[in-house]
Formats: sequence, structure tokens, C-alpha cells
Amino acid sequence: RNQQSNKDVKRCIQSTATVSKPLHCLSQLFHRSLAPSLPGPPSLPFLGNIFDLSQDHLPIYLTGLARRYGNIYRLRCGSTTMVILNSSEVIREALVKKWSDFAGRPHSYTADKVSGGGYSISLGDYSENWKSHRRLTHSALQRCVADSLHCLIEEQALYLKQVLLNYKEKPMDLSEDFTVATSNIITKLAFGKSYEKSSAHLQEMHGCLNKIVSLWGSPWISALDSFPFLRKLPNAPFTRLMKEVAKRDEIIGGHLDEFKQKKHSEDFAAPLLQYLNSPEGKVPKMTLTDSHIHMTTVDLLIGGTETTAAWLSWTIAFLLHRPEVQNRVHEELHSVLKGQYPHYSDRHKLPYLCAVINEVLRLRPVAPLAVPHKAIRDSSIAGYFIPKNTIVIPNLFGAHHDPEVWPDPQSFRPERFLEGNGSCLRALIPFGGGARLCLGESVAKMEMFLFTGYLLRDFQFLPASPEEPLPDLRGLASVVLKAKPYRVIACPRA
Ligand code: HEM
Repeated sequence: RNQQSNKDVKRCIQSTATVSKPLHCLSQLFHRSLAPSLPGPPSLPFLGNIFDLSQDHLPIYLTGLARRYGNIYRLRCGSTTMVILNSSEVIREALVKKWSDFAGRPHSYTADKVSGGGYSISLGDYSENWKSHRRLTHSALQRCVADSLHCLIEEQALYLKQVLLNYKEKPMDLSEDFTVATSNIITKLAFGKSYEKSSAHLQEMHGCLNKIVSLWGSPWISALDSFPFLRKLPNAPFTRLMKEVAKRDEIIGGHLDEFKQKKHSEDFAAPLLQYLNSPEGKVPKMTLTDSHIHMTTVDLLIGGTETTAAWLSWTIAFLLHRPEVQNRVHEELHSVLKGQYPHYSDRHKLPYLCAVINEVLRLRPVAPLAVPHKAIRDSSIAGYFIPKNTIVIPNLFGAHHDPEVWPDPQSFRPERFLEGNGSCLRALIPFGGGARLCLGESVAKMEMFLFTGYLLRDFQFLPASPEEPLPDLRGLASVVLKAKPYRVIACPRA
């Protein structure tokens, strides 16, 4: 009787499977036909919304469109449809709740060229190999965070202090000093080296990485992805891009060769590369090849330098506008730490400093449009049907300026994070979320806390002169949202 009932169960499962597949397809079709179509601004034949997409400050422009078309709308570029998400609720639905539907990256001709054929984490599409690559890198970075990152940041914060002291209260543009400090943290982890601002090697490496990012964001190059026929025509910006990519690969390749030669010597520490080469824990499904490690260091250098440095520049810019906020942070540091420098574990005792960090992340999320995602299967967001391969752009800037969530969204008001038990923290998403959550989130958080804690303990930042206007707070938006260059006086505190 048992055998008979087992057979019955099997037959029942088989027939359910045969019925459920077509039923599933039918329900998808039904859902698709019932789902409302996405709103969006009118688009031109062939060109689509190319003029909307080439606006000067795209995050502000897209946020403006959200006020007209809602928190989710579509734009077209050539034959590609993009869905723009503008509130933390819809961004969370896509990136966190339905993470496995939206974990892809759009495959593009130019991304393939700059990522060495898809070996990068940030530009690589979702696959089993990509997952293992990201997991191994995440675990190597977490080991760095646990054992050497705090010391490295302290070292760079003290070095930065010395640089500012050497300026002797002269008005200076500090953006490059911030870039050197954040870059040194990544190069110390990855190559065991740090550089002076004047170092030719550093200038070359940064010049090259910055050119790649800015050229890649230029409309002349993006057009190659949407209009393939253009690839056959001469394109000077694209030729320059390829030259910079070759230079980048030579520089990074040189560091990796040096690591191979020195990795066993006692006085050479490059923890990230060491951990990537000898992963801990469960035997990984794949071993990282030289190409993976090469592109990992590129990802971390690009993702981990300009972002945190831009955030530091924004922080000082906002504090120049609101000197009373700067003084309150200094008072908090002084009364809690009694003259000591902060340790990362002190962050729970310094709520106002943390509120300032969050408010700058809210107002100027340095990766304002994250990195484009791709739907890897048919799905839905906010009740709209989203077909496989649709490009999804999380407008983090828009989400952080949503008046439904953030009263008076344009104002710099750190106190908002101290009110209502910090409930608004849930709507703060500067690092994205889900499978593509920023890989360097924990590195960035420690850097932001220690750099601001050290700098605001030791210096009062003052406007360059009564005649010079205060820093512009609109900024320059590209892949990274940066403050326009401005000068500031770093006045040592008594
Ligand atoms: C304030 C500082 C930073 C902010 C606001 C930030 C923000 C972001 C955002 C929004 C993304 C895209 C997430 C998405 O696709 O949905 C991202 C990706 C990424 N970030 Fe960051 N980031 C910061 C610092 C860093 C640092 C310090 C590192 C490296 C140590 C880093 C490495 C990366 C990498 C590798 C990715 C690609 C992840 C992937 O595609 O799976 N970031 N970041």
C-alpha cells in the first residue's frame, strides 16, 4: 500500500508541474496585460529621451521629472528602455526585496572594453562566477577591516593633519589632499604602498583612473552602446579611453608583479592581495585568476578613492555654510573624548557627529545614480511590469530629496537623524542595497567617521576670505557627485 501511495504522490507532483508551468506563463501574461504602462516624458523617434539623459546635472533633472511622472517612470535611449526609481520605497523593493530579479548589470560594448572582458565586479553581470568573485573579495576586505584598516586610517588622518598644519592657515583647495588620503588607504591595503601628493606615480595612476571614469561617462562614448553603427566611425574620445585603459593595466599589472615577487618577504604587507590569494573558510567554488585580481584592485581604487574623498569635500563645504554645526561637533568630541582622538568603537557615544555624516550622505550621495542595474528575469516594481533585460537606475539623490520622507529636503539639518528614534535612517540608502550593495561600505563608514572625528577635533574650518563666496552646494554630477573646487582655511584649534 505504501509503494502505491508513493507512486500516487509522484504522479500528483508530476502532473502539478506540467500544469503549473503553463499556468505560470499564463499568469505572467495576464499580469503583463493588466499592469499599467510606465509613465514617462515624451520621447523622439529613434533618439528616444537622449536630450533628457544628457542634462547637465542629471540627478537633479531626474528628480525634477519624478515630481511630474511619479517615483517610477521610464526613459528611452535608442532601443533601450530605462526605468528610473526615485524613492527609497521603490528602490528597496527592487534592490533588496527582489534583489535576485535586479542583480544584473547591463551588458554594454564599452563596459566590456573597460572591464577587461567582464572581469570586474562593479560592471560584471550576475552569474555564479561573479557571485564567487564578489564573495571572495568581500571576505578579503572584511578581514582587512577587522585587522588593519583602523590603523591605516589613523595613520592617514594624522598625515592629513600634518599637511593642513603645513598650510599655515593659508586658504587652500583640499580636495586633492583628501583624494591622496583615501587613495593611500586602498593602495596600502592592495599594494602595501602609500604616496605623497607630489608623487609622479600617484598623479599618473589617478590621472588615468579619473580620465577613464569621465571619458566613459561622456555622451560620445555612451552613444556607442545604444547606436552600434557608430562603432565603425572614428571616435577620438573612445580612442583616448582605450589608451588610458592600456595605461591603467600597465600600472596595476606592475604592482601585481611586484606583489608576486615580494609576497613572502617579512617587511612587505599587502593584506588585501594576500587574503585574495589565500581565502579563508569554506573551500571557494572558484579560484581567482590574475585577471580577476587585476580588475578587483581597479574596482577598489575607482570605487574607494573619489567617493570618500568627494564626501569629505562636501562635509567641509556644508560646515562652512553652517559654522554652528561644526562647533557643536567639536564640543561633542571634546566633552565625550576629553581631548583623545576618536576610535571607531566610540561612534555610539558621538550621535551628533554620526548625524552630520548621515546628513551629508543624504544631501550629496556621492554615487547619486548608483550603477545601472538590469532585470535578469521578468519582474515588477510598484505594480508595473518590468520585462527581462530592462535597465533600472536607482536615483539615490532623488530618494534622499523625497519631500514625503524628508521634511524640507534641501536643508542641511543633521538633527533630523536624532529625532523620532532615528526612524528616517531606513530611508537613507547612499550605498544602494541587496546583491549589489557597495562592496566598500564598511571601509567607507570607518573612513568617514575617523577622518571627520580627527579633522574636526584639531581644526576649525573657515571661509577663505569675506570676499570669496561660500562653496557652491549644487556640485558637478558625473558618475561621482563632487563639490566644485573651493578654498578653505584650516585653523588649528587651541
Ligand atoms: C562614501 C563612500 C561611498 C559611497 C556613498 C558608495 C556608494 C556606492 C554605490 C551607490 C554603489 C552602487 C550600488 C548599486 O549598484 O546599487 C557602489 C558600488 C561599489 N562600491 Fe561604493 N561607495 C563608497 C565607497 C566605496 C569604497 C571605499 C569602496 C572600496 C573600498 C567601494 C567599492 C565599491 C564597489 C567595488 C562597488 C561595486 C559593487 C558591485 O557591483 O557589486 N565603494 N558604491
